[in-house]
Amino acid sequence: MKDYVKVGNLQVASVLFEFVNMKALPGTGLSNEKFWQGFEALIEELAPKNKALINRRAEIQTKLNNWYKDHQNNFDFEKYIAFLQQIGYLETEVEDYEITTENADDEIVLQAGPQLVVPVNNARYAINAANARWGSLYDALYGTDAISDEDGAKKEGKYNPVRGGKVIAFGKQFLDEVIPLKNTSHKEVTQYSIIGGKLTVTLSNGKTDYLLDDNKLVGYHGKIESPETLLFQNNGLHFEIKIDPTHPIGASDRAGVKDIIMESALTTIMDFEDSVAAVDAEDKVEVYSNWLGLIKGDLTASLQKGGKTITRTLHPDRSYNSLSGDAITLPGRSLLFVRNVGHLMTNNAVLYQEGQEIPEGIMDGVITGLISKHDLLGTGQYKNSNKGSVYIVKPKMHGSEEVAFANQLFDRIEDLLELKRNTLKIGVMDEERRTSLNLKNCIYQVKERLVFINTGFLDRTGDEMHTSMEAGAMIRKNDMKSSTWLEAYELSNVVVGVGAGLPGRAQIGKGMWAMPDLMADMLKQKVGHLKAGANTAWVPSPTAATLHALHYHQIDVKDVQQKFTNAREGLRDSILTFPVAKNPTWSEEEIQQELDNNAQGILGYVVRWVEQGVGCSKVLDINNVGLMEDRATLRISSQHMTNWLHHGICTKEQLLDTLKRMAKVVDEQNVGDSSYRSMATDYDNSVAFQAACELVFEGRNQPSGYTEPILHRRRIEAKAKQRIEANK
Ligand SMILES: CC(=O)SCCNC(=O)CCNC(=O)[C@H](O)C(C)(C)COP(=O)(O)OP(=O)(O)OC[C@H]1O[C@@H](n2cnc3c(N)ncnc32)[C@H](O)[C@@H]1OP(=O)(O)O
Ligand SMILES: O=CC(=O)O
Ligand SMILES: [Mg+2]
Repeated sequence: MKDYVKVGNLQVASVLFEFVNMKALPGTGLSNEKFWQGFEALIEELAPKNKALINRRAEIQTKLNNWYKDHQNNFDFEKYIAFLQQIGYLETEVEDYEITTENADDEIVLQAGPQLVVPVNNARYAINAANARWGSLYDALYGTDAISDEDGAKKEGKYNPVRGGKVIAFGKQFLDEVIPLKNTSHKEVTQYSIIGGKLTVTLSNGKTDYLLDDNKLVGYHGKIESPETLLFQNNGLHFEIKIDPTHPIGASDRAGVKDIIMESALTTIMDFEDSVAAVDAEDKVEVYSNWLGLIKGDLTASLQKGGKTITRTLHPDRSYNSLSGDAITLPGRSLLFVRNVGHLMTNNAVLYQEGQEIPEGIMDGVITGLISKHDLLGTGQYKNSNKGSVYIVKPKMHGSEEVAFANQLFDRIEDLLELKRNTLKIGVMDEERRTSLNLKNCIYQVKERLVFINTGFLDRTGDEMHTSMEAGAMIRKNDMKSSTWLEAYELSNVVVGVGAGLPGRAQIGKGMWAMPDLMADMLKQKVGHLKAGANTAWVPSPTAATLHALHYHQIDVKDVQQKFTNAREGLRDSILTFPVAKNPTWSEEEIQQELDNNAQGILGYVVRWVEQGVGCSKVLDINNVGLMEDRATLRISSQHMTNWLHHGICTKEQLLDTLKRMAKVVDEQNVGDSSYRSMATDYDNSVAFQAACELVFEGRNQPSGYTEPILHRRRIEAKAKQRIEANK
């Protein structure tokens, strides 16, 4: 039983009550009494509306299920459209308009670059992410498969000079592409100097050369004739050449270059949602505390590096001299967003009206907003927003009525926290089918506070499967990536975003690179996001941010976005083309492969979520590729298995056998983890194994196919079980 404090008609878990009163509220100018009274009024007004929206989702899904069942043998696309319009799934579109968001930071409105996402509960990673505004290109190349192992270039020993040579050659090639010299290559440079306000390079043949575009050099650090740092800007993104002939790498370079430091994660999303396992008041306080520490600038993490304990802290801003001798300061940290949870879940951290749990999304909005007020008042060590805005990403909204609700919630939070209207900015995840189809209406509802739309294609794929569960057996998971609906959805998102005036006011973002170790592939493929009109795209790690930043130097997204017209011909119908396999001819082997892969991913992720509270993991697929797994990828895998079972592609026994067999594989993969709890030793009593089974066998009954209801319940169960065991 939780320890609660009665505050008005609310019951607030003591741990949260104390955190809010002692840590979050002091310094915000708000009294405890007024805050809790206002919070209660907000809950009384909005919780019932929230509930009604969730009920509406269920009603719509039931109607869809019935329609698909009734039209198995006489499907007619025109009738399908008419039906979707009649049930309000397809909305009547608003007239053309443009968003009017004001006071968004430069990272959003002027610059284009990578967006990093990080589970906020992991302080070590979260601080690292905030600091990932700048990253070493040489480290990112040396440490990943972006540089191949061929020709003696393996990562061997302390430093392999052959590999190092390849890294340096890559770096020089980058310089030749983005800051070319007039007559020669950066490979020929023996010294960089600034003479008469211009970069002047000395070459190996003793001659001098200059930049083709002198304006790309914007600052330096150190002596002007032999700078330690040269600061450049290209397509609005910065990078530094670091020069130090006494450094082991600098010594091996004729110009003494020891590194190229890239401006990398312009923005970072501190995630409270799909990469986090926060199921009760204690967990919620942990995530809120980290957000407070990030906003106040005092979050630290101790870690072991090279046999030493180090304390990780937030980086300060960076200073340079401009070419005219003035001081220049650039941000040392990423501009931080928070991703709140969506409208679905409730949490027992606060109870209202006879012990009902309050909607977790409302709680997140109020408390992350409250904490962010410290940034607006400047009570912390650093500033996050220079424009006085707070950035909240809202996931998993279905259609414009839910976006309108988020807008109303933000209005109420602003009133409660005494913030100017539209201080709270919103990032809308375009990751549910009803939102993709009605995106123009969705954006309209938040047109004064919108700072991004982003194609969360992972959740979107899960929603695609669940929505059309009754329509038939889904195509294989990997084939989804090139399916008609997905390509149309990605294109439509950009076209609608450009049409609604986002360029210059808000980001048009694309989804996560979910293969954190495949950086060579990312370098080849993720440039496609820019070519498709996105001015930001998600990366899973700081290293990926540094490498993805290269793409924004290759392509100026502003030019790409200008080429988009408002033509949406055929896109709606393509989005509505559900990915059902017509007359599938999969062999038994292919079916089993698909099941094995999904089962391994589900189990590998769920076991750490449920037993250890780890919300995001790198889990091997059956080809031994480490994949980023979170609740959205779990939604896909579990819904896929559910769908194949429902349509008789496999049997229940086969699924259970598969899950049991793959549990052994996952157990084996985790032998090195002393806190790991095996599943295969006792399937019936493994909470994780049972959770995985439930996700698959009860998948059709899960709201929108979401995994959070089962994960939360099972995590609470596992925690209780572990407490009992610990007390024995
Ligand atoms: C569909 C969606 O919603 S996507 C959004 C949700 N997903 C995410 O947020 C993914 C975030 N990424 C991660 O959590 C991690 O990168 C994982 C779980 C995928 C892989 O983690 P690991 O297996 O620990 O990665 P790996 O061992 O390769 O790297 C660890 C190092 O990279 C750093 N790192 C890895 N990911 C991140 C990150 N997202 N932010 C900051 N640092 C990170 C760690 O701090 C660590 O460095 P350190 O030792 O100096 O502290
Ligand atoms: O949140 C991101 C997604 O792809 O889902
Ligand atoms: Mg998502």
